[in-house]
Amino acid sequence: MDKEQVKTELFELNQKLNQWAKEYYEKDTPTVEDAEYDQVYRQLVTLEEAHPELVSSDSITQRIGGEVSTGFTKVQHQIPMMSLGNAFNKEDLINFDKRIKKLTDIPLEYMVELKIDGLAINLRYENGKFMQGATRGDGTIGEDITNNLNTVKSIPKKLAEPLTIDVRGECYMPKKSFIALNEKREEAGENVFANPRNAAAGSLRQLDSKVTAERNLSTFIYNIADTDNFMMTTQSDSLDKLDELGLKTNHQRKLCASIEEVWEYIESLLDQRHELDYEIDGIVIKVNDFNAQQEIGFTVKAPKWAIAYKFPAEEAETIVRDIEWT
Ligand SMILES: NC(=O)c1c(N)nc(OC2CCCC2)nc1O[C@@H]1CCC[C@@H]1O
Repeated sequence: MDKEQVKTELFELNQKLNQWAKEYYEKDTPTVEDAEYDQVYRQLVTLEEAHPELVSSDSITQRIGGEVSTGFTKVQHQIPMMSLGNAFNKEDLINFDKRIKKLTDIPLEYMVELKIDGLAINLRYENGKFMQGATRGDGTIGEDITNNLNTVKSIPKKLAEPLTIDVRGECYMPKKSFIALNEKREEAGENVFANPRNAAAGSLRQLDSKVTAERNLSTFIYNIADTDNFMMTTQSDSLDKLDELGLKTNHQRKLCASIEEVWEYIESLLDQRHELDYEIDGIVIKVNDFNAQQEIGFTVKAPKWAIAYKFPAEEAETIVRDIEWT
């Protein structure tokens, strides 16, 4: 790049980061994940290091106290919080079933769970006491949002047993709370949230947890991270254990003996989802047996023993989601 191009690039990166920081701070309607913000920020720092003579004094990197922190300290997840591969129709699920049957001889059962459309979190308990809550972030590094999660009523301060355990789940905003919040914001002339997921994310990113406390967030816990330390052998037992410990799990779940049965269950859920008081964006299908999970293994980002069936986007939903409401 010649000098002019570098200057243009520096200007554009600054524009983007300032816009995102503005959405994040002033309107708590972030439109990008922090991981993306941090990545673009690093891009700007790298370009400025290569062209120090072109760094302008009002660059976002020149702010007092260095980089525009996201206000939360970083947390390294002991065990990465993985993502899920997607399936969009019955054929994808049948291919998933065929694929993994080549990787293990253990007879397969599937644990089928609703895919809650919220913000993935990790809760750390030490000797049964809630010690730390964090966002998923990029799967390895998340943000410490303990103070905000402390205001969420469905997260117990103490477990029924004095366990040291990391559990994962989804923090979400019930539909009724989302509608009420947007009505309030509209009356106050503030931006409305595009969907409950953004509302939950914005509520958990509050630097003032008194604001989070008013947002009526809730959780569904779906995973014990360090299952080896516990006598769990299946996902089904894990979910029952989470219930026993006092953590809120989603009871709309079913153990299926075949991918055919999984598909029948999915079809039965397709219409029910509009009655639920929380948004789901699909169904998560997991191999139930933990030994089979280990044999089937993982890709870099996602387990090979799980898949998310994504609902076909409905016309109305698509239009709503496409509107840039922020
Ligand atoms: N959103 C969900 O309801 C959900 C679920 N019910 N179960 C899992 O299982 C994890 C464990 C192994 C890989 C995914 N993940 C879920 O959501 C995750 C959070 C981040 C990516 C997926 O959306």
